Amino acid sequence: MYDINEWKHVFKLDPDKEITDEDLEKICESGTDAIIVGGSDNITEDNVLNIMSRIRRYLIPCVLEVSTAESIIPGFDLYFIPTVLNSRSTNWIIDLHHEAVKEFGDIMNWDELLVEGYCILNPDCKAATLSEANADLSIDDVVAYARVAENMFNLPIFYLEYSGKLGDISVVEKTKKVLTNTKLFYGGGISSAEEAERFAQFADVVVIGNIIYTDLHAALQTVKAVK
Ligand SMILES: CC(C)=CCC/C(C)=C/CC/C(C)=C/CC/C(C)=C/CC/C(C)=C/CC/C(C)=C/CC/C(C)=C/COP(=O)(O)OP(=O)(O)O
Ligand SMILES: O=P(O)(O)OC[C@@H](O)CO
Ligand SMILES: [Mg+2]
Repeated sequence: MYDINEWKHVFKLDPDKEITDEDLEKICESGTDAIIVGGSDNITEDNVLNIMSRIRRYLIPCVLEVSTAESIIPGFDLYFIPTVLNSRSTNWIIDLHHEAVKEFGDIMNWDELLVEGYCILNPDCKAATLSEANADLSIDDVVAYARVAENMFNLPIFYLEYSGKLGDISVVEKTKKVLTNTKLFYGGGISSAEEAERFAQFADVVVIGNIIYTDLHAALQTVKAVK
């Protein structure tokens, strides 16, 4: 299923974290809609290639969420390109993208590429620090970013990112109300089936990350709670 419009649940695997073959098989055969490969620390060509080739044993759609231009490799079904809408620096909104397109422009298949409008709301997560995000936002600010993503930039994905911390469900609910075509991804701190179900009421797609590495059983339970 390579159409994100059909997705409800995805797992995000961090190339910098260890996962056994047995656990990876459970993740890939869990019934989730796709696997995103991504992280913010120590993402290299080697560790991306390693996890991609292991996921490739299964039929599941496999997406690279690009966090550094150096770790982009061929072989994924799709490439998600984050742009941090609430960054204080143009670097993470447009500059790195401009540089990467300058380098890869001639060999890019634009049909494989989807831009994610990130709004990072946990000020303490690595992605917030790295991308100099202004996470001190009101609900109205977040809703305005969502409207910019859909109505001005026509982005396929608006991503509410609370990485490492469970977010505010009312922000997700209000954000969903202003989006029609742009898909709302929610990620951050989901650690049980109940939480996954609650956030999936409003988010089009829930993203499950860290809990894979600390409580695989709970991570697997989130799939049937959402789908
Ligand atoms: C050869 C080939 C296959 C060519 C393909 C062409 C292609 C796909 C070209 C891409 C062109 C392009 C425009 C690239 C963009 C380049 C780039 C570096 C953009 C910047 C991305 C960005 C804004 C990164 C900032 C950090 C961020 C938002 C990362 C997203 C992932 C994320 C939030 C992970 C969570 O991190 P984690 O480590 O899990 O955090 P915790 O510790 O809190 O858990
Ligand atoms: O790791 P967690 O906190 O589940 O967050 C998932 C994802 O949004 C991280 O980019
Ligand atoms: Mg993580």
